[in-house]
Amino acid sequence: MGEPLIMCKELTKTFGKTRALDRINFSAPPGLIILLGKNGSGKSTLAKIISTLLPYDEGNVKVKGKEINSNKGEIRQMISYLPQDNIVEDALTVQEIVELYSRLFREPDTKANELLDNLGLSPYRDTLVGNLSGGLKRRLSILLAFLPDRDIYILDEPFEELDFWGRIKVMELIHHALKKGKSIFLISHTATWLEEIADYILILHQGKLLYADSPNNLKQAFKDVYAIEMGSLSEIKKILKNHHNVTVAINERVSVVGERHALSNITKIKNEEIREASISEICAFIVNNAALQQSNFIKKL
Ligand SMILES: Nc1ncnc2c1ncn2[C@@H]1O[C@H](COP(=O)(O)OP(=O)(O)OP(=O)(O)O)[C@@H](O)[C@H]1O
Repeated sequence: MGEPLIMCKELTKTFGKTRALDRINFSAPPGLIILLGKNGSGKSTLAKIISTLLPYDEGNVKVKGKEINSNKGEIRQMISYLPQDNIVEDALTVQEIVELYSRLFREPDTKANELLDNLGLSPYRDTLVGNLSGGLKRRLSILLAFLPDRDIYILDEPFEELDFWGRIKVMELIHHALKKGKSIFLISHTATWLEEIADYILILHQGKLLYADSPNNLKQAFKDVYAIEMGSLSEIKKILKNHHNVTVAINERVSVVGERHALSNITKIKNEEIREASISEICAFIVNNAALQQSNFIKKL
């Protein structure tokens, strides 16, 4: 691997008694990096630290070889950050806020117009931001994140609140940025269909890094993990109650995930319906295993 894009060494961050990040170590290459994990696992905290928006307690973080604390100005010029919460400028129209940000980032109006079109926001140019729907506000925040020309786009849950068409449009923006040689650090707790083309996958759980490697290595390391589509929620709940070594993943479809022998043990499941697990399904499996080990450990105490 060449120079890592983002490197964290023993990174630790606490909020009072909460250890939001606990000795995180990874070296992510340029390209598409996807950070997965349940609610509260520390994803946003990690994104804010890398974006220089939040100080950390211990360890070391480098972006493109530069230690972030002593190079904040330079790092900020490399990164555009989409926060989880929408940018709120309720008293401005869409056109006004886009013009304002274009001036700020010294980007031509043509770029803003293109993004307005791409994200389906052109018809709302004269609408006050405060009057936009949640999904349209999210689209506008995404537009503003993609407006500056940066090397790295850190996107915290860009797909939240978006309808199917909005998701497709954002995925197109991500593809386009990657094609131009930009890097994307994507945070998600839902499947995005982008995992399969990622260059690096990070899985956080309760502030600890459970996995950090390429999707290929992840698939190889967990080649015994399979999945099966399940139609009914009551059936899934029954399975989860009786089989702790399987879990559920919600993608385009809802599936039950576990090692092949565990799935075969579930009555009503036909072997021929079991298929190899996707990246996000493997992620669900890894997180479930970590939680299981934790609960076994607590039971033993
Ligand atoms: N400013 C803060 N003050 C106190 N605790 C915080 C603060 N920010 C985050 N935390 C705590 O740190 C932990 C990690 O939070 P974080 O927002 O990074 O999780 P996340 O993985 O992004 O979650 P989600 O998927 O819900 O957005 C949580 O326990 C959270 O309550």
